[in-house]
Amino acid sequence: MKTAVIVFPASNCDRDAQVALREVTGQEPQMIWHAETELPEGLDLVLLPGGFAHGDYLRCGAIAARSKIMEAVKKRAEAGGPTLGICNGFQILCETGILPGALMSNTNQHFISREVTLRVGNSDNPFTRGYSEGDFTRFSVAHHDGNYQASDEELDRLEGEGRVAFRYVEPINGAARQIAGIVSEDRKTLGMMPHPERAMSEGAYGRIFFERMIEALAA
Ligand SMILES: NC(=O)CC[C@H](N)C(=O)O
Repeated sequence: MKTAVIVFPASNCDRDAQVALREVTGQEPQMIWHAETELPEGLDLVLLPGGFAHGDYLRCGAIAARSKIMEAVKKRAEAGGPTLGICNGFQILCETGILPGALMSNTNQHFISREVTLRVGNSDNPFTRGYSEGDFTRFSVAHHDGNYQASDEELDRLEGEGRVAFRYVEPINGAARQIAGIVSEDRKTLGMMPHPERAMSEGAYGRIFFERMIEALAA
């Protein structure tokens, strides 16, 4: 299993993602600096980690979305290459247009850092295939801009096409329809605000997510 983590200036969950992928795949992920122009051939997963890329200036993920490596990430994602964006990575995926919608400021205008309970919306994708729809899990969130918004038409489409991967069980940040994670139209890209890579001890919810995702991607 060949994986890569993209590193931006002020990414801060890149090491956690690296350790998570190393532990579940048994192979060293490649760490790729944002100024690179090409991705290695044959990657099974590209992970955009959490953090504050470029200091969250303009909007979270807006500058990172215009970095050189994102052209290659977008091309690969649009060709169906599995891609996972966590937190700031989700914001970058939306800013790049790989996923629809936008992550706005939390409605309470505070940084929210705590564990939340989530419900698996759909499992018709490699990221949540190991779950049944409606399953509960718990991950940490740590964000100021986790309030997912899209037009009513887009939200209806996401729900109608079974592309909501995770929902918060209670409102935490104002996200429309309590959406915490969505997949792309081809279901090969997942963007999610919660951080599974922060809970990787044996049997922890985050480790279960990574193990199931890698198993589905390897199948
Ligand atoms: N943990 C993160 O990735 C933070 C994301 C983003 N910078 C925010 O505060 O919303």
